[in-house]
Amino acid sequence: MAQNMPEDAGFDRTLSVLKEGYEFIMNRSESLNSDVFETRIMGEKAICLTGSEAAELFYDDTRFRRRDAAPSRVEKTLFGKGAVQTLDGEQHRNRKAMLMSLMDNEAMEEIEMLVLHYWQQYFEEAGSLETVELYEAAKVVFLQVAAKWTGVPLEESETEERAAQISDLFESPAALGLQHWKGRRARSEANDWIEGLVEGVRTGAFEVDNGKALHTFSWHRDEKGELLDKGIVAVEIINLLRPMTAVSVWVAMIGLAMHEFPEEREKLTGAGEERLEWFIQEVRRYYPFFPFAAARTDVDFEWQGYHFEEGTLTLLDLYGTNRHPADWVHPETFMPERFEGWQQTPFNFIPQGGGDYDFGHRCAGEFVTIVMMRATLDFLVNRLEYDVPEQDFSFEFNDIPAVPNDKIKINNYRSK
Ligand code: HEM
Repeated sequence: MAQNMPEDAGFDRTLSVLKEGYEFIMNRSESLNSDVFETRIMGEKAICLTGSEAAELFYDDTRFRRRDAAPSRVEKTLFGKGAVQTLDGEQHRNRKAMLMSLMDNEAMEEIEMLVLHYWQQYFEEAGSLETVELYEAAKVVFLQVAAKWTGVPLEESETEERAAQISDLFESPAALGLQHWKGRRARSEANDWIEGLVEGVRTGAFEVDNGKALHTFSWHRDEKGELLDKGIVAVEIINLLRPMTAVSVWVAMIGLAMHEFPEEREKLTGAGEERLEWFIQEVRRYYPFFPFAAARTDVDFEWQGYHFEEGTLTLLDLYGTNRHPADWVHPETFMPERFEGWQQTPFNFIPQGGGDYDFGHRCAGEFVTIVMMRATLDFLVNRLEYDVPEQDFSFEFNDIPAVPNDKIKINNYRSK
């Protein structure tokens, strides 16, 4: 006999999710003293999971599927319709292989070089008396990196406007009202922009190098041997442009961490790659970004004595898993050195999802993210001097993605 699953009893919790944001699952898992519990969200029963053991269950694709799991507001802004995030089985494997084929060492070297190049250019062009918001600057710099790397042409004059449009996609999915509609409009405009390029590549009107994502995706054949619909190619190209631009959120958190933990900042000057990487890994663990991953149970099954019914919406807590006491010593302390000699499993550190890159839904761009963050930290610590004026460094836990209120202002900068 299955036991009763711990229950967050009461009314629908959609408003609590909006109010508590990143801490919604953690708060309840603590009060119910359980890594699994049942609740109601958006009018339906939902199971919430946290911790590495539960993450291992969540990424078992014989038990969970992605079809019908993402809320439609997220599909209409963040992911785009028909994106790899929503696929299962053979179709997912084929699409994911297309994305992962880009992620080799050569690509990481190119991205690192582009990040340094565009940061340098950004500060050369900004007048030295101007106050710069690191978050906003990073959006512009990273869209330029992403466009260059994927083969998408981007005129200097349109960079800011396109960066704002692409940012609307990741700033809007959890939003209500106007911000959500801005996201929907941005999605349709961005899709049109890229679809036009795909058409150009296919008719020969626009030439792009054959190693670039725009070329690879335009000519990719699906599991049935057919070219992808141009709308799907656009969605997947935007699946590169959008999250690469969104790494700006973590740049803001790098700025916040350097401000909040000056003793850790001190250790970075002149430090090698390894220490820079511990710092950015701790930023990815300590600060929130993507709150939960969503799936649906694909079969009836039992786990740890609890019954899971087919078709149930299931949320995995990414933020809470990175702070779970079973896996992390002093999880509330910012401690980059914890990453020295650290034992990673596919499930214990999942700011960008867990499991397998090729066969599961783990983020295709995790290495890209690490390279972009490390190169940016290197630039900020070793190549630029600047002052950090007084400002509001706080952020809200129900603002998704969370960014410090003043977006990390810096001024009086000069190169080292
Ligand atoms: C900005 C920091 C990033 C965060 C916080 C992030 C987070 C995530 C998360 C949580 C998932 C879903 C995991 C799941 O459903 O189980 C995901 C999937 C994905 N990410 Fe990222 N990501 C980031 C950067 C990137 C970058 C830079 C790229 C591309 C270069 C990228 C491309 C993708 C793709 C294509 C997927 C879908 C994978 C699939 O469904 O198989 N992400 N990401």
